[in-house]
Amino acid sequence: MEHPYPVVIDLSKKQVAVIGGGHVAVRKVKGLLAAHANVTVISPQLDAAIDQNAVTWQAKQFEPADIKNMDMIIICTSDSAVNRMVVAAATHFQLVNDASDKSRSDFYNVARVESSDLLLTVSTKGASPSKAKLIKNKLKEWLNQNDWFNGKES
Ligand SMILES: C[C@@]1(CC(=O)O)C2=NC(=C\c3[nH]c(c(CCC(=O)O)c3CC(=O)O)Cc3[nH]c(c(CC(=O)O)c3CCC(=O)O)/C=C3\N/C(=C\2)[C@@H](CCC(=O)O)[C@]3(C)CC(=O)O)/[C@H]1CCC(=O)O
Ligand SMILES: NC(=O)c1ccc[n+]([C@@H]2O[C@H](COP(=O)([O-])OP(=O)(O)OC[C@H]3O[C@@H](n4cnc5c(N)ncnc54)[C@H](O)[C@@H]3O)[C@@H](O)[C@H]2O)c1
Repeated sequence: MEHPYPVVIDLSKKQVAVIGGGHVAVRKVKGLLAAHANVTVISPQLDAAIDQNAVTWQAKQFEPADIKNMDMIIICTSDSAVNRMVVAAATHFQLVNDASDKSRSDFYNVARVESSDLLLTVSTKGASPSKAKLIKNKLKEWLNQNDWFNGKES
């Protein structure tokens, strides 16, 4: 992403669709629930690490009508044709993240360190998620060493 616009966003009144219920969905859903988003997972299978009581699970294959009323859409199925179909079904009023292809995403997720009064985020602008994770862990160490960081990391 050449010209990113960073924001901190309140999702508590937003409807978020996660398409696919596997390993990547586990991580994305965890972050969304921590943000109190209203999460609907559309996927024939749901990883056991996703709490079925905390999300609305539609146990089915994706169809375009599933995202009609969604504000944000996170695409993480293992089928690239399906991922492309979801992107094609979204309108420009919706914010889309295709976890399998950053060129099709309106936004990228960030690595974060959070305490009660601090939120630090790391983005490599899509270049290297593993580097973002490494820097996040270094930041966490530094915050701890300097007594800046007194709390929960998410
Ligand atoms: C920060 C974090 C937030 C989060 O996911 O919520 C995040 N990825 C994380 C983890 C992670 N990512 C990957 C693995 C598996 C590693 C392995 O096992 O191989 C792991 C697990 C791990 O490392 O532990 C692989 C991967 N990631 C992307 C692709 C596709 C591509 O590059 O196009 C592929 C290859 C897929 C493939 O083909 O296999 C894409 C994206 N990942 C991003 C964010 C966005 C850019 C972030 C930035 O700008 O820096 C972007 C562009 C889109 C997005 O997902 O929003 C989170 C940090 C964890 C933390 O915070 O601790
Ligand atoms: N952005 C990231 O952070 C990141 C990290 C790793 C991998 N990926 C990419 O994410 C994608 C998913 O990876 P994963 O490890 O979660 O795969 P996975 O196999 O664990 O999960 C795939 C999920 O997609 C569901 N699915 C399959 N067909 C579907 C359909 N038609 N409609 C709805 N759901 C359907 C399956 O039921 C399953 O729950 C891959 O394309 C991978 O390249 C992204």
